[in-house]
Amino acid sequence: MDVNDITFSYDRRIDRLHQVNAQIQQGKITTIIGPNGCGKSTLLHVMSNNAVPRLGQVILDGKQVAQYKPKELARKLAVVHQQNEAPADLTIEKLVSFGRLPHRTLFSSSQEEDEQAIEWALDCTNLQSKRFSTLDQLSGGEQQRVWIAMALAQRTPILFLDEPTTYLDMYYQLEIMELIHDLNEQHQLTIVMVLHDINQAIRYSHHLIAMKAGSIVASGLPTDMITTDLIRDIYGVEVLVRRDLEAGLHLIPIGIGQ
Ligand SMILES: Nc1ncnc2c1ncn2[C@@H]1O[C@H](COP(=O)(O)OP(=O)(O)OP(=O)(O)O)[C@@H](O)[C@H]1O
Repeated sequence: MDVNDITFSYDRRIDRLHQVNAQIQQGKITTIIGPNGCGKSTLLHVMSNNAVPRLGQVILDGKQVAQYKPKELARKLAVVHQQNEAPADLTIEKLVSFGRLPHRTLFSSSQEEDEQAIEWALDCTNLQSKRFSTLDQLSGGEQQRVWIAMALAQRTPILFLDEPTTYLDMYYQLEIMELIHDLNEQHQLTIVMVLHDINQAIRYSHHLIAMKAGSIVASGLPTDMITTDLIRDIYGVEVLVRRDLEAGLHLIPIGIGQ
């Protein structure tokens, strides 16, 4: 996927993305980082054709995302949004089956393929034992896995995740990150996500995109890109950058800048 010179405004007055250029590498995990309000979710919206840019184009497999029919795009790219809502009385199996909607047409609906995709999504997310539960019977970590399962049932080669670990405790955060890692490594999914935890972004990403005030200020390999200067510039936070055998490259925040 190529993001070419994207400028975007919600209200035609203030641009929230300014000439953004990025390349999403197939089969890799790309993570967008940056402070609150810098445009990370907006960029995901534009990349998934949920929002139409004022200028520029997003190209997927040689075609502008804006030119795809909705179902056609939904067979290429699935999105797990930051906030999700669903009727509390639906079973997990039913919710996950909604991920199959883009594959259903008037003339062809392979029930076997649908069932296989739903089983695969439940297996990957370790939700088989919860398939007949309802959403309100699940913990926050399990609920997050349901949204990921719904997206996986779409059987797309590309998965977008907007802050997939928000509100989760340390255990469930790592569980989601390990799931994302496995989906990439075992099933070759191309992943684009937004994360606030820079140490998780460093550890689980092949490629980072750092944003500030609607622009990309740096991108590249985590080990090349993460410096005290970059973190001070985008977050206004002083950090120590450390590297050791067990933890690899990691940051220790020590205070906020003056
Ligand atoms: N629907 C909207 N209408 C108008 N302005 C919006 C809308 N959504 C976001 N914005 C504005 O666009 C800018 C970028 O918001 P965005 O949600 O993309 O930031 P973000 O980096 O994802 O933030 P966060 O880390 O807090 O989720 C912000 O100034 C925000 O107030």
